[in-house]
Amino acid sequence: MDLDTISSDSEEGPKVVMTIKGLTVWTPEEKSWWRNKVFKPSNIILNNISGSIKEGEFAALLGPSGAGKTTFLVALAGKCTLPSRGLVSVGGREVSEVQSAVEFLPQFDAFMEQLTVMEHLVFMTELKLGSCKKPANKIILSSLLEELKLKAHARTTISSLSGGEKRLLSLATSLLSSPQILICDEPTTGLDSYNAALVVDTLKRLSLCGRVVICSVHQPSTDLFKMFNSILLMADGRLLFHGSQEDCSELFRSLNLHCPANYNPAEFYIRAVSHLSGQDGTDQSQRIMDSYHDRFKQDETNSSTVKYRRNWFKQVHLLLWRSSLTLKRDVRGQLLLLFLNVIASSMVIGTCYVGVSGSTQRGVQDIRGLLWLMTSEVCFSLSYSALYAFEAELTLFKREVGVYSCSSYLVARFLGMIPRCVVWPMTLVFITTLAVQLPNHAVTALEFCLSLCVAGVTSTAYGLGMGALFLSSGIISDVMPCADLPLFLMSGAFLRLASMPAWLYPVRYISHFYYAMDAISNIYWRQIDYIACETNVTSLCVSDGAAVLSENGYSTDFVFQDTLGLSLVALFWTLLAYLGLKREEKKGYAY
Ligand SMILES: Nc1ncnc2c1ncn2[C@@H]1O[C@H](COP(=O)(O)OP(=O)(O)OP(=O)(O)O)[C@@H](O)[C@H]1O
Repeated sequence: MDLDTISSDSEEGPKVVMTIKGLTVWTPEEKSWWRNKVFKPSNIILNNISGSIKEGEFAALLGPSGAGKTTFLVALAGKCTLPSRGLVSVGGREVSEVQSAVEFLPQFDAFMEQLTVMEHLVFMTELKLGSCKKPANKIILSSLLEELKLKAHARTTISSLSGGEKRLLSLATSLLSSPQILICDEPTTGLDSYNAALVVDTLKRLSLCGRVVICSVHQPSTDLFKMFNSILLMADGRLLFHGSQEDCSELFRSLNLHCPANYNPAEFYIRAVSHLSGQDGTDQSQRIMDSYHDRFKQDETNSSTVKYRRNWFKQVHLLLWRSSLTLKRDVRGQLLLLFLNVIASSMVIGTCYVGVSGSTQRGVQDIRGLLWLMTSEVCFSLSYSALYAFEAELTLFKREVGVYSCSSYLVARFLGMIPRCVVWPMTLVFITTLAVQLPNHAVTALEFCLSLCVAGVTSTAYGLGMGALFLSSGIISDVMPCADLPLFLMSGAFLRLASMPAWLYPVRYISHFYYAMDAISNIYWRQIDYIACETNVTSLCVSDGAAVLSENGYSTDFVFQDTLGLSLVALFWTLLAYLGLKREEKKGYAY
């Protein structure tokens, strides 16, 4: 089975024609925020482009650098986020409403680099087409690997592929859904002549099956260029010409612009329009534009607007599977993180508190310090390790919009961090309390672990929430310490809760530091029935653990209150993380 067979499935589908009417795109004006003064005026990138793309068209988009080719392709794919006017429609419906019919292959590749080629394609097939166990999907997958010469690399990790092989993998990913319109931004960039021909040949065959394929191409060889059946010529944000190769050369000849023998025609056209778009050539440029005949034709299609092929749970499952693969490939990195974040600091803390007991007046202060250090180590290390989780995958997330939902991505990312929320606190508690005199040592340590695991989950939600809210602002490392301060002040470790200023007091209810400290303080101090008070001590003595708790201002109903508090705070930050991700999703495609 080859690509022709893959595409033939949808030949029964409706005819697709893309129509462009008065497409104008510009950059927004930038004003200074304190004075209403424009410091960067708006700039027109695409200037009133109209036209229509016919079924089976294999179009080469040519033009000098900065002509607006990428912006034009992005607008055709319905992914342009700049201010615009005009309409791009597919079968009479706005292109953004028929995303399933259009695939965009961006100029730069973005992958989860630790996956193998096969794992990546299986992940994408599962989300775009359905189960990989279905024979039809299996055939599509294997024929794409075969056609794009990726079979030999099926088990190679993407990070080890060459730039050209990554391009082929991007193309294979775009072709999986057998799109009705494929828009490629420089698909041959980075490929040697053999692979460039392979890609163009694959795209050509797709167009022969009635699909529309539009590609921007930089300096294609003469042979490669001849394979396109249509040319779109751009300069200065305007579409100068759209038509067949023959019409283009005839038009240029009529303007007394003759392509020298043995000269690459693509190169010739680009050079010619670069010159024409200069001051001298404005009239000729207009004449070229005049030859551009619009033939609008609209056919109704039944293109589906259904966004996701797999249900929400399957999306979470597949996303979890993908992140588990990346974790598996990085066990050494995970162990290093565990050592740096937990083991090293636990050993330092543990050796400082050897033999400490809370049943003496001196020990009270030491144990308070120990409890705070355990809480802060868990809360800080887990929230900071989650802080940049989204940033590292932002481009990939934006590229994969429409493949899975924002909420499934968030939940999968969160769930993928749960093992860390269990392993880190348990290791920390085990090492730090090894030489400390805990009442009912094993049970108390276990209760510490449980409380700190829950606090760890909430801290992770806090890190994800803050990370998502300030995702592309670049100021997260400045904001985080500022947000941490009131939250950890509420722990009661530095100031009695009753002494907090009234304006800061409500922060207590969203402070995971407070709930975690409250929980582990209760676990420890409730078991201390008597604290010895030396006769020669002049300061006030606390007589038992209950007195320590009341002095700090901790609760009496701690199990219910802290569990509920930590759960609600986790929910609060998860919701903010969702809103942050949604905002990034709305900002548009990363191209
Ligand atoms: N988001 C943006 N904000 C501001 N200017 C932009 C933006 N996107 C594109 N431009 C400007 O629009 C013009 C056209 O850019 P575009 O990337 O579409 O050109 P191109 O023809 O694809 O160039 P190349 O062949 O070099 O990739 C450029 O001058 C670019 O600086």
